[in-house]
Amino acid sequence: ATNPIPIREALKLQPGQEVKVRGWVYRRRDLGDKAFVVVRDSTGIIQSVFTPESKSHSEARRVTVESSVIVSGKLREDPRAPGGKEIQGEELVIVGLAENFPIRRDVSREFLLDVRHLAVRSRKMTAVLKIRHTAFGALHEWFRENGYYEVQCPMFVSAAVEGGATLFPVKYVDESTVYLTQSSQFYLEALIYSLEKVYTVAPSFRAEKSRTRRHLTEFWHAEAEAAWVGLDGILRVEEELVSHIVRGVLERNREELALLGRDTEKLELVEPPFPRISYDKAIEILQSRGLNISWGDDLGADEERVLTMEFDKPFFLYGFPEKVKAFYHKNDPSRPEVTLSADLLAPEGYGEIIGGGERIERLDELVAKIKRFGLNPEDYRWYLDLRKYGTVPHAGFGLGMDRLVMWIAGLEHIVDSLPFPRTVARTYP
Ligand SMILES: NC(=O)C[C@H]([NH3+])C(=O)NS(=O)(=O)OC[C@H]1O[C@@H](n2cnc3c(N)ncnc32)[C@H](O)[C@@H]1O
Ligand SMILES: [Mg+2]
Repeated sequence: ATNPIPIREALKLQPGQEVKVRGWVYRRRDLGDKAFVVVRDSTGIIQSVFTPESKSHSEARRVTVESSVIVSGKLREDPRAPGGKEIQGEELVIVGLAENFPIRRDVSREFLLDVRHLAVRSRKMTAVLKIRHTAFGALHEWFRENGYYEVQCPMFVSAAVEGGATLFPVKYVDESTVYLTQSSQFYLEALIYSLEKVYTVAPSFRAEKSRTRRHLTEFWHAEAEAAWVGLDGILRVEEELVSHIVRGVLERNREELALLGRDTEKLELVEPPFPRISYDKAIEILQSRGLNISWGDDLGADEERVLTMEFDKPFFLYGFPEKVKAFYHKNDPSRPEVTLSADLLAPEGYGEIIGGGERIERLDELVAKIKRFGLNPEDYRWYLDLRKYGTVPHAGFGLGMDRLVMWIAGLEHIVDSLPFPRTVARTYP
C-alpha cells in the first residue's frame, strides 16, 4: 500500500489486503511480546498488532499515546478488534513522538476544560464537532434554498439590543467606549430594505453573571430577519429550519449520535408544525404543577424545564408580557399588555433555543416604547431612521447554535457543544 487512506475506508477493505493509515496513537499496550497500537484519525480507530517478526516491533513498543504515526501492514479479521478488523503491523513510522499525554481517564471536568486544546482530540468531542458541522451546514443550506441572503454585521456596536446588563464594554482605538454585539438584529432590520430576507451566523457576546448549563459569554448566534412577514410567518420559518437541521444530523451523524449514547427517538419526532402555546397557558400549566409563579413573571430554566416535559417535540411559547421582553417587540394591537413575541423551547428539559417575533414598525410607537422603557431615543437614532423611510411589517429571530447542538447531541452542558467555550469563569485556552 503506497498512500495512506482514512481508517473508515481501511476497515471496508477485504482481509489480506495491504493497507496504510496515518494518525495518532489512541491506545497502546503490550501483551507478551506483542505490541498492540490503536491508531486514531478523523474518521475512526483501527488496531494494529506488531510481533517480534514485524519490521517496526521496537518502534511499536516505544511509541507513546498521541504520537503521530504512519502504520502499514496486512488487514485481517479479528472480532475482538474495534471494527472487527486489525492490521497485522509491518511498518510503524513515528512522525512526532508525543510527550507524556496529560489526559487520563480519571481527570476532572475542570482539568479537561483547562486542557481543552488537547481534549478536543477525544472521540466524544470529535463526534460533537461533526454534529456541529452538520448543523451549521444545514442551516446555511435551508436559508439559501429559501431565498435568504447571508450578510455580515459589525461586532463593535454602540447600543444594547437585549438590555444593558449584559453588555461587554470595549475601549475603542479613539479611547471611546463601544460594546461587543449582543445580537445582529438591528443591522438585519436595516438590511431587509435591500435584500428583504437576510440571515447571519456570528458570535454574540453577553456578560452573563450567572453560571448555568446553558449560558456562554460568547455564543454562536444564527439570526434572520424578513420584510413583509408577521409572527405566524416567522414561526413557520423557524420550525422548517430547525426540522431541516435535525433531519440533516439524523441522516449524516448516526454514528456520532450513537457514540454519544444519544437516544434519537425524540429527534425523530421533530417535524413541522410545532405546538404553539401562549404565555397565559404556560402560566396556567406551571401553576397547576405547583410552581409559585404569577402572570407577568419571566420564565427561567426551571419553569422552562417543567414546560418541556409537557411536549415530546420543540414548541413555541408566544405572547409574552411587554415587561419581560426587550423594547423592540411589537405589542399585540388586540391586547397591548402582551407582545407578538415567541420563544422556541427544545424538549427533554433543554428549553429556550430561539427568541424572536414581530418588530414595531411604526416610528411613533417605537419612540413611545423606548421612552416607556426608560431608554434614550438618542441611543437608537439610526434604528429609528429605519421607520422613517418606507417602514414595513417585519419579523425575525435568533437561534443559539450552541444550545441547538447541546440539545441535538443530548449534552449535559453547553460548554461541551463547541471547541473553546467562553463562560463567566473561563477565557482560557
Ligand atoms: N435576531 C433576534 O431576534 C435575536 C434577539 N435580538 C435576541 O438576541 N434574542 S435572545 O436574547 O433571546 O437570544 C436569542 C437566542 O440566543 C441564545 N442565547 C442568548 N443568550 C445566550 C447565552 N448567554 N449563551 C448561549 N446562548 C444564548 C438563545 O438560544 C436565545 O434563544
Ligand atoms: Mg431569549
